[in-house]
Amino acid sequence: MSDIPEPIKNPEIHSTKIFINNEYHDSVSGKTFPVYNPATEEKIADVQEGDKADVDKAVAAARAAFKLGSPWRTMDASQRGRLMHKLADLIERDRVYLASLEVVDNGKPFADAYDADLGEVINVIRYYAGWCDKICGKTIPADGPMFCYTRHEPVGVCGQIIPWNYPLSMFTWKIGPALACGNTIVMKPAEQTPLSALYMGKLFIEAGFPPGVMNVVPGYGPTAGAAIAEHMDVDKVAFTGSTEVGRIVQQAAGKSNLKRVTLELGGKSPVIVFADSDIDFAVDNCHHALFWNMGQNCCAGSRTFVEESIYDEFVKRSIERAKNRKVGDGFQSGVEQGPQVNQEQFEKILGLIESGKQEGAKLGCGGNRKGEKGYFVEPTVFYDVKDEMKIAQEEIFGPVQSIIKFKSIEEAIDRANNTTYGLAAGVFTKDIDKALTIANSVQAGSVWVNCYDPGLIQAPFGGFKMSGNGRELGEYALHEYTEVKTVTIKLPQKA
Ligand SMILES: NC(=O)c1ccc[n+]([C@@H]2O[C@H](COP(=O)([O-])OP(=O)(O)OC[C@H]3O[C@@H](n4cnc5c(N)ncnc54)[C@H](O)[C@@H]3O)[C@@H](O)[C@H]2O)c1
Ligand SMILES: O=CC(=O)C[C@H](O)[C@H](O)CO
Repeated sequence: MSDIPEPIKNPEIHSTKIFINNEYHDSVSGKTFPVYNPATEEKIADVQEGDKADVDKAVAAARAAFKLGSPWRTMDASQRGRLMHKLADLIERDRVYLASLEVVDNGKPFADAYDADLGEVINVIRYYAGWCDKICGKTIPADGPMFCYTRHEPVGVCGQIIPWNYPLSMFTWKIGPALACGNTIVMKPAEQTPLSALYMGKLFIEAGFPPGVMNVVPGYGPTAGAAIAEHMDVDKVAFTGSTEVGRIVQQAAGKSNLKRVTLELGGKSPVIVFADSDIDFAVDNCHHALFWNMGQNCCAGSRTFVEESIYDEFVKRSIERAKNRKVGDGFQSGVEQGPQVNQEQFEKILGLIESGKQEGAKLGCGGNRKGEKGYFVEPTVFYDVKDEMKIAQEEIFGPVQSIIKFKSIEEAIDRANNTTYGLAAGVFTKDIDKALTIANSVQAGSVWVNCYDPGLIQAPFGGFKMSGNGRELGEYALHEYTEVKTVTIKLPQKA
């Protein structure tokens, strides 16, 4: 972890209004909604509540910015890259402020926000800045006297709906490829954590992006989010969040204008630990795989399968590690785990913990609320977990590790795949044959061997099955933000 500076413990809230056409606006309805600090349960600010009328305004601005002949459409791709690099420079300048805002809004530890989240944010924008003038079509040796080539054109107005677990990371996973390909954007941040996204509007102006290229409409899912998903003048929607809502977004796209859809949804990712692995290394990595980001991670390693010969020792060491996990206010130095994002998530997690107890899983540690104020949950470890238990079936999205025993590699593969999800998987072993057998057999968009979720922005990320459609990050994300056009020109003769 790089040197971590002092946070800003009471960051000034600069932006609570709707960002459209490089200006901040009140909502059309005049309504606002409160945002809360999950560590204190205190209100931070009232934010303008966007709904359909505000989405319509934002879409109109994005459409105008995307019009043929506009400053954005006539800009050199290399200039788009320079603007994105300038944006990254400004985020670097304001890195302490933005990380502090994430702590207040989301609750995560400042060190994680500053180092991991903001580090990824800056790297993702610079990565896609580099792609701007390297997005090429092909010339095609077609039959007959024809000159045939393809163009990779921007899709157009892109709606982007993001969750609260990594507010600014998810913001940049979305805008990076969209801007690199020349699209314009209507972004709806999560109602739990809109503040950093709204501040980004200020940086877009400062960086020099033309009006209407980037628009941010805070608001609720069934109103503002739904307005984006069903909008007849939005060409694509990218969504990250629950599988349940992902289904709704896809249906809305189908019922409206068949807009392109990419979905990054939930998971119940297995981590498989063989007896030949280094047990301390595996315990520590499996702890991180689950407890990182308060367990609020789409690809959290939430089913830990351990070979029976090392099971008891693995459980013992995992419980010890969880008991030593430092829980507290995200601004407190050394804290590893902050609060869950809100009351709803907090109660969902405690409810699933109760189900684990009721269904006969053994509780190794934790299992309760921590303290009296704030949405803090004790780091919790269950063992002797059975596949049919709710804690082994449902996405908990909290600091609850479920450790499951297995006997053979065939059994581990079958049980790991026995889920409607398919986002990620991990395997710990020194045996290359076992590692590759697992990697090639598990139904998951990402497989990590002797590591877990290293956060590689150059590689694609996305899910099999009900964990989503499409890929984010890496070169693959560019395919989701371009339309391929084939142009064919008749020649006097073949040459
Ligand atoms: N894949 C992920 O990274 C991720 C992120 C957040 C939540 N989740 C899962 O989802 C569960 C519920 O969390 P949540 O309620 O915050 O997620 P959610 O899916 O309801 O919200 C995610 C985003 O979708 C928007 N949204 C909600 N309803 C919508 C609709 N009808 N149309 C368009 N947009 C809509 C929300 O405003 C938010 O911006 C969590 O407990 C977790 O299991 C997964
Ligand atoms: O919602 C998406 C995620 O939670 C993905 C995480 O950002 C993961 O850490 C990517 O490496």
